[in-house]
Amino acid sequence: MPAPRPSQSAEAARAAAAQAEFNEKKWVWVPDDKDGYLAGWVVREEDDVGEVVMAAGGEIRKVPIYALSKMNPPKFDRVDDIADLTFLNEASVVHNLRLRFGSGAIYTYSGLFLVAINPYQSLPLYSDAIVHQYRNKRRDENPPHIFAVAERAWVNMGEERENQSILITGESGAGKTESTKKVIQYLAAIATDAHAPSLTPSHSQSPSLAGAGSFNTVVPAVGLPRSSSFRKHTKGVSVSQGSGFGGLTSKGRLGLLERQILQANPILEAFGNAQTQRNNNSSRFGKFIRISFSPDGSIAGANIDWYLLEKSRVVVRSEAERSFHVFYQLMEGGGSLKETLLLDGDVEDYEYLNKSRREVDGIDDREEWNLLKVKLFAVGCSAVVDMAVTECARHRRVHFCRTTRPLPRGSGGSPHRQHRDRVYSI
Ligand SMILES: Nc1ncnc2c1ncn2[C@@H]1O[C@H](COP(=O)(O)OP(=O)(O)OP(=O)(O)O)[C@@H](O)[C@H]1O
Repeated sequence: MPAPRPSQSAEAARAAAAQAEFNEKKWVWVPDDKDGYLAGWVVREEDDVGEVVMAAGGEIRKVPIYALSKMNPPKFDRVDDIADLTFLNEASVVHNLRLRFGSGAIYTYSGLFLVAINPYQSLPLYSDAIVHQYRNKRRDENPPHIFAVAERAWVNMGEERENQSILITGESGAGKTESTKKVIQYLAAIATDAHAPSLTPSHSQSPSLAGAGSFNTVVPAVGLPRSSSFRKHTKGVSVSQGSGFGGLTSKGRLGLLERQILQANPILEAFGNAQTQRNNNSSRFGKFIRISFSPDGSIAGANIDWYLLEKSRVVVRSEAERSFHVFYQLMEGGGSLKETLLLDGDVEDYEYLNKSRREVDGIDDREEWNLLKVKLFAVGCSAVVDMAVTECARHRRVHFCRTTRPLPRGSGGSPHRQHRDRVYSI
């Protein structure tokens, strides 16, 4: 066995010293109004009250024993999976998440779940290279990441022959929309890569096809060993959450359908998102996205359903918030469409808009309007964009499919399946 490098031995010595110091005392987490939990060690216990020396400053506090949480040894610091902690209590979980976040690790596993902490800044975690890093890898071969979750769904789809679902949940502003975008980004990237020989999963067993999600995404079975049943049926992965897609890492390789899926989100966001006190781009509706994959691994189609749109926002909301983005975008950049819709003046002239915040930091409504029109072109509203905008506002579904021939009426399936002509009703 090779001798350890100096840095390795220094690290080992530091770990040993930390462990020795830890062993000398009875370490606990003490609840603190300002910092959540603070480290300390118990020097005396009497009548269910512990006397604790605070590690920072040496102050002595008397705390009920039930309020103290056992601390994990330092070797558990920054552990990838919270479930590995010896003492699984709230204080230890928060400590671990805090340590990891401080070193740039926003993702942490908790058993089968992935915890994501919103960094509120752009981090270099979603490039093509990172997609590649997670492709065909087991969960334990890489640091925790949303891509690993998407990869797992893809692999399960193949191995279990079942549709897969990814549920993304959290309070407003937690990052659900962004996480959803990352899942779509990953699935779109590996789906379009599906024809590449390198995509054959190194760890697949006897696959089949799968897909599914609550943000429903149907994933293809490409590159996976297939059973006959797999060849016959398209399955998928779905993801459920509350919103959007972002840019793709490898736009140049994406097919039309993949791009349409990614570009649908800004459209939905224009009509269903608004600025709130917690989030400048808050999704005011839930979304169920289903992506279907063909046996060759390409995306066969996608379907987005929305639900629970906060319609009341149109007429009433806090004065510190706005109505849906599209109203402000239309008033800023609508041009001739405003005349068509018999609108004139600006936000100030409309009762439903002037009792709200007008502008949002970082959002240029005119520019967003122009982008919205581009996106509408991209998803196929190509004839008369302005009319399409009006149309989009009237309907409630987005449906894309690669098939260009409409299905015969009465051929079964939902009404949406009878309109498989590359578009969308939004
Ligand atoms: N992974 C991330 N990297 C960088 N910034 C992020 C990330 N996740 C979230 N953010 C930032 O936080 C903001 C709010 O996130 P997001 O809109 O995804 O929250 P949400 O949970 O969907 O909120 P709501 O329920 O109100 O729609 C984003 O606009 C973005 O600026």
